[in-house]
Amino acid sequence: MKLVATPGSFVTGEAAIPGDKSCSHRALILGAMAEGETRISGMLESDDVLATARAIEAFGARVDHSDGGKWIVRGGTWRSPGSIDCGNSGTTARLLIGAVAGMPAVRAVFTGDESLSTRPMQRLTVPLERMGAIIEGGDRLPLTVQGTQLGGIDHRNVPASAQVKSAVLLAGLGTNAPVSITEPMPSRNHTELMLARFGCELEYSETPGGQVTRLGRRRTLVGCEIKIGADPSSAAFPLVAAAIVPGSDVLVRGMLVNPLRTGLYETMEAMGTDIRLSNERLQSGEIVADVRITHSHLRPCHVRPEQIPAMIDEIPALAVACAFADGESLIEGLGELRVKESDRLGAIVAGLAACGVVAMVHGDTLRIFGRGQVQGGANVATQGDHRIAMAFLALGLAAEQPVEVDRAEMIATSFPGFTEVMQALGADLR
Ligand SMILES: O=C(O)C1=C[C@@H](OP(=O)(O)O)[C@@H](O)[C@H](O)C1
Ligand SMILES: C=C(OP(=O)(O)O)C(=O)O
Repeated sequence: MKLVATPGSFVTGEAAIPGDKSCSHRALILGAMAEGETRISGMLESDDVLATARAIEAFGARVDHSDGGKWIVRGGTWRSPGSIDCGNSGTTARLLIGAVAGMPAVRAVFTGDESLSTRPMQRLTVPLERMGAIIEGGDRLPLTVQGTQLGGIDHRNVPASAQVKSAVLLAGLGTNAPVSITEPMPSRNHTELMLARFGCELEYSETPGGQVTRLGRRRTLVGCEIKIGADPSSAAFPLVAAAIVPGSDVLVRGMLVNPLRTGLYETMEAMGTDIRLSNERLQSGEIVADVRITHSHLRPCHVRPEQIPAMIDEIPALAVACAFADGESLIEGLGELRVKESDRLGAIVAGLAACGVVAMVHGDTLRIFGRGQVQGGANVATQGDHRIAMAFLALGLAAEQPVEVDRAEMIATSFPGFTEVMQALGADLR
C-alpha cells in the first residue's frame, strides 16, 4: 500500500495519539508475571503490542480487553508455549527472552519476521548467559530459551539499550542474587518505574561509571492499575508536521514526558520551535503533560551522542525538521540506527536525497544541509520501516511537491490510525 502526502493545507487541532508502545509492552509482560489482576487503560493496540499480548497468553496469562484500550491481565505460573512469534517487534523478543531465562521449567523458541531476524540478540544473550541462562542459537532469532535458576550480574549497558537493561532486570526477578545495571548513558526507565508500581524494590546510585540500578530484596510482583500516557514517539510526526507546515498548531494531551524520552522536543525547542507544555502531572508513576507546537522558523541543531538515547526512535522525525531548518545540522552518535527495523541512517539519507535535500553520513554522524524549504516530488523507499514512512509523509505536507512512500501498511506496527489522525488535523494524506 502506497500513501501520498500532498502539501497545501495546514495541520491544526488536537491529535489523538495512542498509548506509549514501550509502556504497553511492559504493562502486559509485568501483568503476566504478577500475582492477581492488572488493569491497564490507554493501551496501544498496534501490531507490535498485539504480538506481546498473544505471547503472554501463550505463556498462560489470561487477557481480556474491551473497547477504548482497556485491558485486564491475570498473571500466574508460566508454561512452555512452543514457539513465540514476535513479528516485527524487538521489544517483544528481547523483554520476553529475559523474562523466560529466569523461569525454571519454561522453555520457548522465539522467532520473528524477516527484519527482526536480522537484528542483534547477543547484546542480551551474553549478559543473560553470564547470569547462567540456557540459550540455544547465535546472534539472531530464532533462539531457544530454557528457563533456569539464575545467578546475579553487574551489567554495563553499552550501547545504551532499554531492551537489554529490561531483559536483565526481568531475568533477575527469579533470583535473590545481586542484579545491577550500570549506565554511562541512561536509557528509558519505564521497566524500573513500572516494576516499582508492581511492588518490586529497586535502588539507584550514581557512580563515576554511570547511573546504577539495582534490584532490591523484594522481587515479587503484585497486579496493579496502569494508565498509559500518549506515545511521544508517535506524537513526533504530527508535532514535527506542525513545526514545519506554515499556519499549523497541534496539541497532544496527556503525552508521556519522561525526560528519558523527550530528547526530540528539547532539540526542537533549541531549534526555535514554539513548544508549550501545560498540565504536567504524575500518572501511574510516569510524568505526562499536554504539549502544543505551532509553526516556527527553525534553526539547525547540533545533537551530541549522549543526547541520543532520549530520542533514539525520533531521529527520522528530527531529520525531517532539520531539512526545513536554515543551515547545517549535525547529529552525532547514531550507530544504533543501523540495527533498528531497517538501516534507518541509510533510509533517512536516501529519502532526503530523493526529496532534494543534501544529507550525508560519516561514521555514525549525520549532517543535513537545510535550506528552509524542501522540493519533495519523490517516491521514498521506506525499507518496510514504520518510522521512515511517517517521517517522510510529514515532510511531504510541508514540501513544494507531494511525497509518496512505497509502503504504509507497516505503520500499524506502532501507530494504527496514523492516517486518520493526520487527516483529522487537515493533512492531505491519501
Ligand atoms: O525498551 C523499549 O521499549 C525500546 C527501546 C529502544 O530500543 P533499544 O533498547 O534497542 O535502544 C527503542 O528503540 C525501541 O523502540 C523501544
Ligand atoms: C525500534 C523500534 O521498536 P522495536 O525495537 O521494539 O522493534 C521502534 O519502534 O522504532
